[in-house]
Amino acid sequence: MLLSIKNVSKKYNNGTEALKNVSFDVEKGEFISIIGSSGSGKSTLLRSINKMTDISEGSILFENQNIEKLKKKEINLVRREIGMIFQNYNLVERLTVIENVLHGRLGYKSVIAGILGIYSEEEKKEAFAFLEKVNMAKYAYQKCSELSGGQKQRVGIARAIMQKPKLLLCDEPIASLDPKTAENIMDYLRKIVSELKITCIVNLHQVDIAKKYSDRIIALNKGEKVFDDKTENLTNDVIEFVYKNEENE
Ligand SMILES: Nc1ncnc2c1ncn2[C@@H]1O[C@H](COP(=O)(O)OP(=O)(O)OP(=O)(O)O)[C@@H](O)[C@H]1O
Repeated sequence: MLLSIKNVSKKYNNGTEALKNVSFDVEKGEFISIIGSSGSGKSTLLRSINKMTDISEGSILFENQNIEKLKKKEINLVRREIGMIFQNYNLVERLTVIENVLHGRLGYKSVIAGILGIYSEEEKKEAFAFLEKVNMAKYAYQKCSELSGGQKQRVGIARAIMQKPKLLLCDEPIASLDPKTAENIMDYLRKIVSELKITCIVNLHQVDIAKKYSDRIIALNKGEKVFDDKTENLTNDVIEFVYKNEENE
C-alpha cells in the first residue's frame, strides 16, 4: 500500500470543518478521481497529503511513514516522492519551458545548485524526453508566458514527472481549460502515469471526465466521504446523492 488516510478531520482556524473522519487506502498504480461540489473538501484533502495543510485529527501514512510525525528534513524527502499538478499551472512564467521542467529536479539538489540552475546533461536529456511525451519539445526554449493554457499544463505534467514521483496529486488540473483541451490533457496524464506506473489522485469537477479516466472514484460531500468504489459502480443515483444540498456560495 502506498498511502493510507485514517480518520482524517480538518478544521480551519475560522471553524470550517473541511474534512470529517475521512479514511481510505491507495494501492500502487491506482488512478483515482476525487469528486464533490465546490467546498466539499477536495483541495483540503489533496493538500493534507503532502502537508501543505496540517490535519486536525487522524493520520496520513505515506509508504508506512506517518507524515504528521516527520521532521522538516524528512518531510522534504517525502515531498520529493509526491508530485503536484495545479489548476493555475504554477509555472515560472518568465522562464523557458525546459527551465520549468528542470525545476522538477529541485528537490534533489543543493540550494546553491538549484539557485545557479546547475543540471547534469542526463537531467537535460531526460527533461527533453519528458517534453516529447507531452508533445512540447518544439517549445523547449519558449517562455512559458507565451503558451496557451493547455500547453502550460502539458509543461506542468512534464515538470511533475521529472521529479520521478511515486504519487502524483492533481488539483483541478483541467478546470481552466475548454472541454476539448481538457480531454487532451487527461489523455496525456493517463497515458504517462500508466506508462511510468505512477499512482495518481485527481480532483475533478467534471463527473463525466472522472468516469472516463479513473479506475476508482471517491466522492466527498461537505467534508464526508460518501462514495468510494470502482468507477463502474458510480450510478446516476449515487451522483445525485453526492451533489445533493449543493450550496450556492
Ligand atoms: N485556508 C482556509 N481557511 C478557512 N477555510 C478554508 C480554507 N481553505 C478552504 N476552506 C474552506 O474549507 C471548505 C473546503 O474547501 P476546499 O477548498 O477543500 O473544497 P473543494 O472541494 O476543493 O472546493 P473547490 O472545488 O471549490 O475548490 C470550504 O468550506 C472552504 O471555504
